Amino acid sequence: MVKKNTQQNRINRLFKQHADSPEKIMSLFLTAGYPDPESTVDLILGFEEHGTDLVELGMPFSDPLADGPTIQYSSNVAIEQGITMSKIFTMVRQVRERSDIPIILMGYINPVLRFGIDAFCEEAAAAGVDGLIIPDIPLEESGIMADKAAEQGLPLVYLVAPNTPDERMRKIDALSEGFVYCVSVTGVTGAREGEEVAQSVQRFIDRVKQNVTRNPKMVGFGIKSHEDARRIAADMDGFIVGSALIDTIRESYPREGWKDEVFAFVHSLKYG
Ligand SMILES: O=P(O)(O)OC[C@@H](O)[C@@H](O)c1c[nH]c2ccccc12
Repeated sequence: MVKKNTQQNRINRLFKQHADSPEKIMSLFLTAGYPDPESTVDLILGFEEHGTDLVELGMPFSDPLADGPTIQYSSNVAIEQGITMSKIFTMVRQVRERSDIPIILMGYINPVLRFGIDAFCEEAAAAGVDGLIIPDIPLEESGIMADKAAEQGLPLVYLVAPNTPDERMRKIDALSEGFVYCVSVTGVTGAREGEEVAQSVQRFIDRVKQNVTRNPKMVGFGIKSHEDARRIAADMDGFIVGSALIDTIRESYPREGWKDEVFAFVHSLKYG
């Protein structure tokens, strides 16, 4: 097996560059093809211009079991507009013509299996994808994807959650590449009330700090403002925002200047 050098990967480079910086890395989750397929590339480029360090591009799926109503809705809109895996790869290629922002493809295993794991990893790497998050591959079955992803130099990022026991966290840290995705609350994606997030999260963060020691740590779920991010990501390398971004797009689209409204929100997430 010819293994590509993952140290050169854009995700690893990003975390290395940030290692001594007090600034948190901001990752945004966008459903590919939402609110329309024409906007995805411009949105990603604009996110970068407004302080985003990393993009999780969601591959819409009809049965997204970990997602709350906001992301489900965006997936349905994207599917109705004919988004496909090939179109997502084309979008990544188009971003790559103009930007080096790290891009992670995020989605469920089902559409990947349909496309074929080998073909999927090869096309993703060739298009300029930097990593993969497939939240519904059980750790015990990660082998079905891990070898091929490694061969293509694609880090596979795994998730830990408040209901993940310590020992399993350590195992996940050992298997994960790029970073570990720390899901701050048990349940589905989506913006929650700040109080609720704050109360449950600290114990979890403490356990993550003890058990995830090899990889950088990104925290997500329920973050909807710069203040949320500062509080929840204080001990983390960075934070991830999905639903609050999608909600902002949903509220502004297709008003004239809607992208500027979205970028203003992105800027405020990063800088307050
Ligand atoms: O939407 P939130 O609460 O801001 O959380 C990010 C999350 O949506 C994004 O990373 C994501 C989208 N789909 C997922 C499935 C599982 C885990 C995480 C995700």
